[in-house]
Amino acid sequence: AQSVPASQLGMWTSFLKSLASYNGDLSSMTAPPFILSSVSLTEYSQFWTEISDLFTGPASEPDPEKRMVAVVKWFIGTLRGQYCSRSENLGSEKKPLNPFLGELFIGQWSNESEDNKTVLVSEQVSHHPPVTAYNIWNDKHGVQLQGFNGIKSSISATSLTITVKQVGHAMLHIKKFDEYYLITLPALHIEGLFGGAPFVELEKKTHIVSSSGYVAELDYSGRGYFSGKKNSFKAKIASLKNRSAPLYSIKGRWSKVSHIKDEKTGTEELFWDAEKATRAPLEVKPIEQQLEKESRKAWQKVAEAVKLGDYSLIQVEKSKIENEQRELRKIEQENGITWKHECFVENPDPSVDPFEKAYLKLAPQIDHTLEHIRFRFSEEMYAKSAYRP
Ligand SMILES: CCC(=O)OC[C@H](C)CC[C@H]1O[C@H]2C[C@H]3[C@@H]4CC=C5C[C@@H](O)CC[C@]5(C)[C@H]4CC[C@]3(C)[C@H]2[C@@H]1C
Repeated sequence: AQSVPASQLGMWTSFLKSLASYNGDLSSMTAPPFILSSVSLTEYSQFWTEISDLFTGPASEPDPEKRMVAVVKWFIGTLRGQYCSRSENLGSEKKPLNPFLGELFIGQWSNESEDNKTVLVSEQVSHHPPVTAYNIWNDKHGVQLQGFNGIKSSISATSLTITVKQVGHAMLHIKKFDEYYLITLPALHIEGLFGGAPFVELEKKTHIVSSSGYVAELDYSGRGYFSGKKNSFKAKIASLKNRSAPLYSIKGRWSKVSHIKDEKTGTEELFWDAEKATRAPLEVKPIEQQLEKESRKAWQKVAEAVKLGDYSLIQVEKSKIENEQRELRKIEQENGITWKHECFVENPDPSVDPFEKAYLKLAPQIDHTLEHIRFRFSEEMYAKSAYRP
């Protein structure tokens, strides 16, 4: 569907031409206003836990095998929000604001009760290359998800498709069972650029491996693959002791309906219906109560300009932030000041950090090449910081 506003058609075609001489850094490309989002990439961490019941549910499942199935369901349940919400709500995928170093995004889901809140802290821990770290926890159910992600992207000028490899991983901890789950991130490509209505399709494989001895392999495909429908996937859940004999197989579409088959009994039933799920909106403080490094406060003027579609105002307000940031980096460099993160430790010590220790044990089980730079959330740093939901 041609969704390029007539007034910006010239900008879109010259933008598409610029893709041919692409330098590998999506964030550095100037795209026409209609494709810009007023939302910073730090906000995308919220897509992991918008469906609270799925996120906290596994903690109430006493059987480890069923708990693994519940964790796989939670993960599948995150995908529609992660990868389709802009297309569904705004008509196409959009280009998010590129967070500055140290940008923070804080929010919570109160889940309609005082003692059952889920808190989210997201920090841009690197600007070159862009890396967002996040920690999302619910004390009542004793579940904590932390991770970090960046992207490596390339463009095939012939098919005008942007291919994105995600760097980083997520780690889920279920306190009651002292169980850890390592979750790797899907590769994706952006289709539909030519028609001005780009959308995300997932590809290749990801894994979830648990310290309780189970592994899930998820295989994504889009149109023209095994099912020919968009957002298709297949998954197998097995015990690490016998990976060639899956306990469960799941297949369908992660943005719609999928079914699970119990390989022991042969029974098949509905696994997840993504369109029936309600994704709760994150509660974020009003901008006047936010600190200056919080995303919506920092980007307020740019976000307003994006909503106006006023290209020159967007550039003016954006370059104010970018110049200020360049100035800060220069001063730090001249004074030999190393950047201090607010809530995350870079390259944590596995002998003191349980998430890092669990990661090093789990990664080899799924041939996950260890990222050379890793970030972990620090309770002490958060306790000392001024940032609260
Ligand atoms: C600069 C090129 C340009 O503007 O092209 C316009 C198109 C919108 C394509 C480029 C942008 O597409 C966006 C999609 C973004 C990903 C969406 C979801 C996630 C999951 C989340 O958990 C982590 C971040 C991630 C991977 C987003 C990363 C940034 C992406 C690829 C945006 C592209 C700049």
